[in-house]
Amino acid sequence: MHSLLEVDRLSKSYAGTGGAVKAVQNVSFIIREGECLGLAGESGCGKSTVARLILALDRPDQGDIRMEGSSLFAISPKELRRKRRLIQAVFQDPSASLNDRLPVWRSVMEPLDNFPEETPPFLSDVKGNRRSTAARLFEMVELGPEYLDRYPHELSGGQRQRVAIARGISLRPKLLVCDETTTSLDVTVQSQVLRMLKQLQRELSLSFLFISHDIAVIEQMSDRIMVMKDGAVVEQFPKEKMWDRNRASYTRLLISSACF
Ligand SMILES: Nc1ncnc2c1ncn2[C@@H]1O[C@H](COP(=O)(O)OP(=O)(O)OP(=O)(O)O)[C@@H](O)[C@H]1O
Repeated sequence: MHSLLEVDRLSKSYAGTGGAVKAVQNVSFIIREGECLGLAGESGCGKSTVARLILALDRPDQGDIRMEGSSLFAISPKELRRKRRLIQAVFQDPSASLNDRLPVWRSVMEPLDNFPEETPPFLSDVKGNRRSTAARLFEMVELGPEYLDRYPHELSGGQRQRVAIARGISLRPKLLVCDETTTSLDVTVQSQVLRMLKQLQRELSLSFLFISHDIAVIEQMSDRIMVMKDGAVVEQFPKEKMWDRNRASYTRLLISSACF
């Protein structure tokens, strides 16, 4: 597998009341094409900061991020726009990407409205008809057309998250950053959404950066696992090595407090 994303010695601090907070310190990892890298660690360890840096929602103090070999900090604005399309995200709170005042199908169409030239092949036969395009995307996240005209508050948490995922895949990204995507859902809905994400990963050859404080969910989804603590990487290992006796004591602590 080729590497899709390379993160090299990334650091980011924020000004805090008691001095600078080192949110991310010297973090390096790669994500290969079609692979799911799980990022585990307790609240405040820097997981979302890593996500924000990759999504270019924030700028690192140091370090580099390369997508398909090109540094995101050394390319032209035009090329950056193209690369950014290849990385999409689904957050814990879907309201970050859904407009309360619009029927959900309109929010789903927003990325395609911004990048009309980027219609992916699985939407080519409905191109030109925005509503049919949205309906196709809904179908891919297992939502019927009866949900198209609902407003976000008229959907369940799981349905809202499916809509956010439909929006996330609409431009056929290569990498989907899932930051606590299923954390707020009850266990049954969570397992349905996780199964659907796995299916989408196969169908669209997606890579995932799958972020969760719950290492049991991470284990279910990932090919490889990276554990963070206090802004730094504790260790990285293939999923099947999670139960090895030589795992770091912090990783073992996360495992022992999870429900498998
Ligand atoms: N904009 C900001 N300003 C100041 N401090 C911040 C900012 N964003 C994050 N931090 C701090 O950086 C550290 C890492 O935060 P981050 O949100 O990345 O952790 P996390 O592992 O994603 O936690 P959670 O799972 O609770 O979201 C925390 O100490 C947090 O308080």
